[in-house]
Amino acid sequence: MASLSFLSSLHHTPSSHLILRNPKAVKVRTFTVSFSSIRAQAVPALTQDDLKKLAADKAVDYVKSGMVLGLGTGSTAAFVVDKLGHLLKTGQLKDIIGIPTSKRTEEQAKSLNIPLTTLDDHPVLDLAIDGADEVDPDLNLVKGRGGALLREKMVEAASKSFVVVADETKLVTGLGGSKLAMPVEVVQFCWKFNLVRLQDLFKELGCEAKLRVDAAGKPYVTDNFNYIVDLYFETPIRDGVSAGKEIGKLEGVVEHGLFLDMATAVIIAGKSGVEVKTK
Ligand SMILES: O=C[C@H](O)[C@H](O)[C@H](O)COP(=O)(O)O
Repeated sequence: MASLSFLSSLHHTPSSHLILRNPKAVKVRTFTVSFSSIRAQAVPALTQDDLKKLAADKAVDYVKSGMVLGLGTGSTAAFVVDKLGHLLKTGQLKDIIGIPTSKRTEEQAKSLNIPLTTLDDHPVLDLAIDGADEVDPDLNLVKGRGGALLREKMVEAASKSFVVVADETKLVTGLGGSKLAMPVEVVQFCWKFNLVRLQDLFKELGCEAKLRVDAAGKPYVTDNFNYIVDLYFETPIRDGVSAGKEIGKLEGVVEHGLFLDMATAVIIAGKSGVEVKTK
């Protein structure tokens, strides 16, 4: 059983930093066995927000001065952005420039004086840090319950490393296994047509498709002026790659919330500690 400080020192070795930046290196280095399976000391009586913050704090260890950073969206990613703002303000980090994955995150980053840029100006990022709605044993994800999936996928796919921060409630044995939404962003035009097609696509998994609505019962509109169809599965998705391909073939579908083979590392905070999972 390793202590949090030991875990922290591991992350700060040059080799572990290298590994994080190069997923292929993770597979060839035996040292990652212990890196990925270390559990920290027990942390009693923590709330879910405490756990999210623990994961966020650990993820920020990977940020170095001068990086171009993807700034995620959601309650867990918000803790990361807060911490970055603090580290910049206190001079512990310098010359960071962020690419926000939503208007919400953009506002938060601006309020913390985090310098921002765009994918147009910085098409390659050093590191993106974001939350997730589901994490499977192979570090595949469901994302987008906060509606930011399109920008998140664009930013995170353009990043050399993608670190996910989550509490242990996000762990599933198969994607869709939480029985909560797997979001699909669709154009507004004839959204029902695509809702029916999406539901039909996963008929065998007992899929129910619903248009996402806001608190007033009106269709939820994304930052990109699209709608979201949420898919609810009775049975988890067996083959995420095929599912993603089939969804992607539907005209009028803009993006889906399956983030497959994208995460470099997943930091999971649970009641028994913080765990860093790498492939
Ligand atoms: O669209 C939202 C994002 O994908 C979030 O990262 C995801 O929903 C997780 O959010 P939270 O950290 O609030 O659970």
